[in-house]
Amino acid sequence: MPVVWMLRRVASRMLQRPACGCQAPVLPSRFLGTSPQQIPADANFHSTSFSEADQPRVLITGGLGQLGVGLASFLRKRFGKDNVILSDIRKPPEHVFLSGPFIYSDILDYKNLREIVVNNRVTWLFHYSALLSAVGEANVSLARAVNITGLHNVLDVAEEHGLRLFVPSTIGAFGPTSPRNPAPDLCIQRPRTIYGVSKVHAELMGEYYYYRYGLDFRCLRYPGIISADSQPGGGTTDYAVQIFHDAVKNGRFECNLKPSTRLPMMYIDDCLRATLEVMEAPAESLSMRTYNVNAMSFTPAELAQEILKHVPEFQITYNVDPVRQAIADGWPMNFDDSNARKDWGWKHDFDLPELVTTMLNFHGSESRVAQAN
Ligand SMILES: NC(=O)C1=CN([C@@H]2O[C@H](COP(=O)(O)OP(=O)(O)OC[C@H]3O[C@@H](n4cnc5c(N)ncnc54)[C@H](O)[C@@H]3O)[C@@H](O)[C@H]2O)C=CC1
Ligand SMILES: CC(=O)[C@H](N)C(=O)O
Repeated sequence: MPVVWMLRRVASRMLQRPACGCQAPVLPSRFLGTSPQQIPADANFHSTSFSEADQPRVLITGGLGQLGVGLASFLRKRFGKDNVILSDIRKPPEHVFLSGPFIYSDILDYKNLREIVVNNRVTWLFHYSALLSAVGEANVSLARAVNITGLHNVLDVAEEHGLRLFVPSTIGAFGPTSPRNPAPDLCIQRPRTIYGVSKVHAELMGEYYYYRYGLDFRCLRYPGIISADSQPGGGTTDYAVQIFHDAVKNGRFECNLKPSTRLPMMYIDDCLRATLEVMEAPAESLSMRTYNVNAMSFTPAELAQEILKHVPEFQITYNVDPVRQAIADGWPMNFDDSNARKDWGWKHDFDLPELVTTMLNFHGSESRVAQAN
């Protein structure tokens, strides 16, 4: 263990805990953060109405990707605009910059991360920075740094400052030797992408910090997420987002996966709601710290069939990308999320028909606006 790292931890523990071994002073929870030891056993965040001062102070890392901007806007409705800080290493577009607090944060820079957490009195951290499956295979060393070293920084900051930490995992954390139809929460996980390996590592490290240090780590394994107003960042499930843009714009789409490739998927509204629900769930309702969540499961051919019901001239062709196809062939076809449904009441709203109607409506109205201008 590097000496500097050990000294940092010892110093931080001395600052946080009384040296005499006596009981920690009782302070309001906003001064203490919200780690499990500090939350009363009967705390119920569903029924709690927060006063302005007691709202969580939220930081989102990697917030300018497909999911982060939507998450910020969703959380700001719940906790107030100024209580949710979006961060990334990229420059935000103007509408994002003007919509609420934005800050530069490189998760590979531990000191920068700690400074942000301290200066902004952050209590909840949503760690979204990552390189996804396809871009990860194209740049393994960067994916290893961002997805593994970056995660270590986030875990340490979260533990040292008593944060509640959400880290998303993925269907990509499973591999060809996992049960694939459906994949349960607990089974063999031998992924063959750097993305998958780093996400299994994140699940295990987060759970280790939970058991070892009491870190309030919460993790959902997302399926492929489909969003209308944000672009995917280089994954294997990206086709299921792009198909809607192309169907409305050109009436045709070239798919990079085979027509029969079945994968679990979810509309972004369900994904963001699941994320907030698991973060607000009372600790005692969580029998695990890493849950599968699912909504639907379909193939490119089935998705095209559903789009055809609305866009009769739509045509799909196939030009298979061997890298993405090999990845998809090792991922679950379906996801067993019965534990999430049982423990904290997870229930999705969007199935395939609602997804297609919503996505086409969004893109249809966008293109009508563009034509009118
Ligand atoms: N979009 C999806 O379908 C799914 C996403 N997830 C997970 O959800 C999270 C968010 O996903 P997306 O928004 O789709 O990812 P994305 O690839 O669209 O965005 C990731 C963001 O991380 C940022 N980033 C890269 N290096 C960084 C660094 N050193 N410091 C700070 N930020 C850095 C990038 O600039 C980018 O904005 C990821 O952890 C991903 O693994 C999991 C399953 C499905
Ligand atoms: C399912 C994911 O994690 C992501 N969308 C990807 O395809 O890499």
